[in-house]
Amino acid sequence: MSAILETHGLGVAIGGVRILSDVSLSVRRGEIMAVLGPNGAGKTTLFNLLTGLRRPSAGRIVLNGTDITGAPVFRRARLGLVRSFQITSLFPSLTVLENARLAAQVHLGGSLALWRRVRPTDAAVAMARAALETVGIAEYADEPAGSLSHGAKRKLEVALAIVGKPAVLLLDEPTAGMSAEDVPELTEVIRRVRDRHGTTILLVEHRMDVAIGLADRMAVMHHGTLLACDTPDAVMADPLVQSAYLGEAL
Ligand SMILES: Nc1ncnc2c1ncn2[C@@H]1O[C@H](COP(=O)(O)OP(=O)(O)OP(=O)(O)O)[C@@H](O)[C@H]1O
Repeated sequence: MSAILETHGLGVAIGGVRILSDVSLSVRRGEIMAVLGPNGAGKTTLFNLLTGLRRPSAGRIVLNGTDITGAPVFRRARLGLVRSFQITSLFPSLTVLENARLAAQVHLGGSLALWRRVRPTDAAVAMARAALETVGIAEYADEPAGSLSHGAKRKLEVALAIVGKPAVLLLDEPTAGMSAEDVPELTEVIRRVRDRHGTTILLVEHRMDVAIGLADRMAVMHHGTLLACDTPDAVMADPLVQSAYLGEAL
């Protein structure tokens, strides 16, 4: 399988302190990869580099053969790399469908200028409905987004991100704040997105059990470096990973 997203020697230093060092990662087309690691390992920093919220001090990021190291967020999105929206970016008083339709409108090149009335297009509505169906919340299309349960809101976040069928979807702790019984449904949604659209999915995940059940491969970070990147079985058997999680000196 070929790589769709690669990092080469990524590093970040803040005030002379290295918080990420020499991270070289290769995400294969169509795989689900989970990024794990103890607190402070550098997961969020890596995620922010990939999404374009932070610039690296060293190294390169390549998407589908194009260097996107310094590319702004919107250009990455145009090239097919999209991160999930956060619940806080939903419009609670608009319906679920309207939220998804606005995301589709933006993808189609429209404006999200709320002071102007954005004319719904058939294409945007069709894209929105398809995304809601994929994540399994089509039945709530006409409900205000604010009235959804926490679990359904997380699904809506995913729907907003996939309206344009991105090549690569980045999910930042998709199960954060979810009750244990809601987690399997969301992981099923994530798997469905990959299976239906061939989307490559990279997610930061705290829950080891979720990562093991969902990911084709897991990348484990520790002290700002990439410790291991392999199948869940191989990673779990890796003594370096075991000692990182047990907090032993490396
Ligand atoms: N802006 C910053 N200034 C200084 N140090 C920072 C900054 N951002 C992150 N760090 C440090 O870099 C390290 C990695 O942080 P990061 O948030 O990427 O880790 P993480 O793996 O996402 O942790 P968590 O699981 O706790 O969210 C931590 O030691 C953190 O304190």
